[in-house]
Amino acid sequence: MIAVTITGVTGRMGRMLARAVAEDTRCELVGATALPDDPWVGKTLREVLPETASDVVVEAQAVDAIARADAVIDFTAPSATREHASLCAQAGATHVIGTTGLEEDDLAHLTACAVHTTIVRAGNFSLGVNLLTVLTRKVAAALGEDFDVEIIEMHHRHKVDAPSGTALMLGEAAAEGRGINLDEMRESGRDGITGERKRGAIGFAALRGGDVVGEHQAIFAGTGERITLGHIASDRMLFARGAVTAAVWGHSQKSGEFDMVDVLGLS
Ligand SMILES: NC(=O)C1=CN([C@@H]2O[C@H](COP(=O)(O)OP(=O)(O)OC[C@H]3O[C@@H](n4cnc5c(N)ncnc54)[C@H](OP(=O)(O)O)[C@@H]3O)[C@@H](O)[C@H]2O)C=CC1
Ligand SMILES: O=C(O)C1=N[C@H](C(=O)O)C[C@H](O)C1
Repeated sequence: MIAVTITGVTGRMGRMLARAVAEDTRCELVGATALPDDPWVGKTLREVLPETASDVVVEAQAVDAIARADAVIDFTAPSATREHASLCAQAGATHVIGTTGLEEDDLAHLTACAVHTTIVRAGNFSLGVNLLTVLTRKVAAALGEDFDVEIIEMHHRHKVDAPSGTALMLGEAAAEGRGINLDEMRESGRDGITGERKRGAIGFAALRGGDVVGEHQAIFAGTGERITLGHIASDRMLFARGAVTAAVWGHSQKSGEFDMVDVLGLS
């Protein structure tokens, strides 16, 4: 059984993760963190999330909560994830990262931390989306530039980053399939007189509204025909259970950076 700490336990995903760890016999919850001014700090999880039946006390000191963990599951925000990565590297704890919106320098920091510990990072921890990335890579490789690739995503009104981590995973998969660099061919947020579409571009469109958990499509638009690969998530527990599986898997690996395709053995 592995000891797990959840950072950002008060968040939409943090609450799901507390439930997912509590219901999984492969792990034991040993820590849960929140920001210092959060009303949950100092309370037991049992008080705020009765279904967890956990006497873990929510704390503001991530350093302590991470020091007693074999694995840390972190769905927070980029600046917090950077700090948690340093603490996981110091403690030798496996770091499972679901946080999206990470920039180049954040990713470089994670790579440096992964010299000391195991990092499993994914923009989406569901089986369906990770399978979709494998399919997207294959379809992009088979079709070539005569088919325009557009990635569409829709999420709830509270989401703060765009394109979503999943959309970027799909875009990367399409770019890999074509043997091109996504950063050089990416087109996001078209508006106004944009000019004609650049041949070979990979486009992104982000919709926000309501309580949508997460919907993605990879569209291959050719002349006279169009292929659409898609995924709809309707329950956040999907991501939470996937992240718990990643923590258990990551704990048995050597240091380095991995993703959910590695965990699921889909590569
Ligand atoms: N990879 C995947 O499968 C999935 C990834 N995500 C990603 O996970 C992230 C979180 O999403 P979601 O749960 O919806 O967002 P929320 O805003 O609901 O949750 C984030 C939580 O982290 C807390 N937090 C921020 N900084 C710290 C810190 N330093 N220490 C402790 N807690 C902190 C926030 O506190 P406060 O509210 O007080 O600021 C908040 O409670 C996003 O990046 C999202 O895109 C989401 C779903 C699936
Ligand atoms: O913020 C969310 O909610 C989600 N974020 C992830 C992303 O950015 O792709 C995964 C999921 O779609 C939900």
